[in-house]
Amino acid sequence: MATMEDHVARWFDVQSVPLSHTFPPENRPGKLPFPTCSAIPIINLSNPERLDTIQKIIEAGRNFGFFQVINHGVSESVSTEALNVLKELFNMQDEEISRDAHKNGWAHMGSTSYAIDGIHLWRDNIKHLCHPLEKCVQHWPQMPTRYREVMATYVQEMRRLSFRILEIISEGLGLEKGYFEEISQVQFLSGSNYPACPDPSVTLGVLKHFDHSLITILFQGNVEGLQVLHDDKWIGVGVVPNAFVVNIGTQLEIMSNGKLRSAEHRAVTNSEEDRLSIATFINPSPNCIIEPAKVLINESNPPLYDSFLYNDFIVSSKAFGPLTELVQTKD
Ligand SMILES: O=C(O)CCC(=O)C(=O)O
Ligand SMILES: [Fe+2]
Repeated sequence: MATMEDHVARWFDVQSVPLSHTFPPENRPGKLPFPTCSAIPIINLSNPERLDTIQKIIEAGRNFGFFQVINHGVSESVSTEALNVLKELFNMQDEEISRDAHKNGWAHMGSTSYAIDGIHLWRDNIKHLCHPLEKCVQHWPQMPTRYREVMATYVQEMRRLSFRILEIISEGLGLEKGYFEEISQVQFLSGSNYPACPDPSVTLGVLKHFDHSLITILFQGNVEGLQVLHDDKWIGVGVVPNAFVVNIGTQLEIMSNGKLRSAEHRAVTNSEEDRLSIATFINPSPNCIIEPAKVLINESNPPLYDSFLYNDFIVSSKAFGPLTELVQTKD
């Protein structure tokens, strides 16, 4: 058991939000809490009516860019253990984490990385590649000792679930079986810890952004904080026990020729409790040409997007900023 003497102050052990974490008014989330939205669809993946599931997922992708899945076949212990081991990791000292990150080549962003003009996000974050697992796992955190084993199980389950959902989407769009699988050989993980914050109205856990993936699956435990921009309003994604939040990435929006939409989202903090989340992204391979699927294009449905090489987009748009090499091109 840790005693008071063991306690070393961390960047978030403060009574008020320091200027270094106070966003300018235009970036602040403003008055909280936000209404959580019961409109974001909750989809039962064990529904025996497959056509019904397909229709609901396509509709959710078109209207919100977000949905939640339940009865997905991933055992609750897999995701809660993953959150637990992430919590253990972030309970370690910053220097210990950074040393390991530096040695093994994963990214650790804590109170030292800027979100905008010298202002920090209210979070600690880890990022690493996940596929192919045998090549990646040796670069993952060494501590906590069970991190590799627990996360390996988690990311494999997420990969399986991602492709299950992508298969449903591909069927719904009328694409050939396996359309997405062969072009999306990149998977990476982003784990975040958003400590309880003395004033959530001036901070953000994550700035508003699109995911430049095909699909993202997020586990947010039982603490809310994710918000989605819908009809120009921020809405909170409510906690549904043992559910995963799924969102359509910009690359899937393009491949679907706009039949599915990617939505901007962000994470806010709260003053009561720490929030942890794990996002896993399925990305196109860097050498993949991104364009609307040919079968969706005809005279009455012209392509709404130009084609491009995924890697060119990532490099020119700085989609992953300084992490580009880590999350996209290293194997
Ligand atoms: O933690 C969250 O709720 C959101 C994280 C997120 O959007 C991301 O990592 O891309
Ligand atoms: Fe995101």
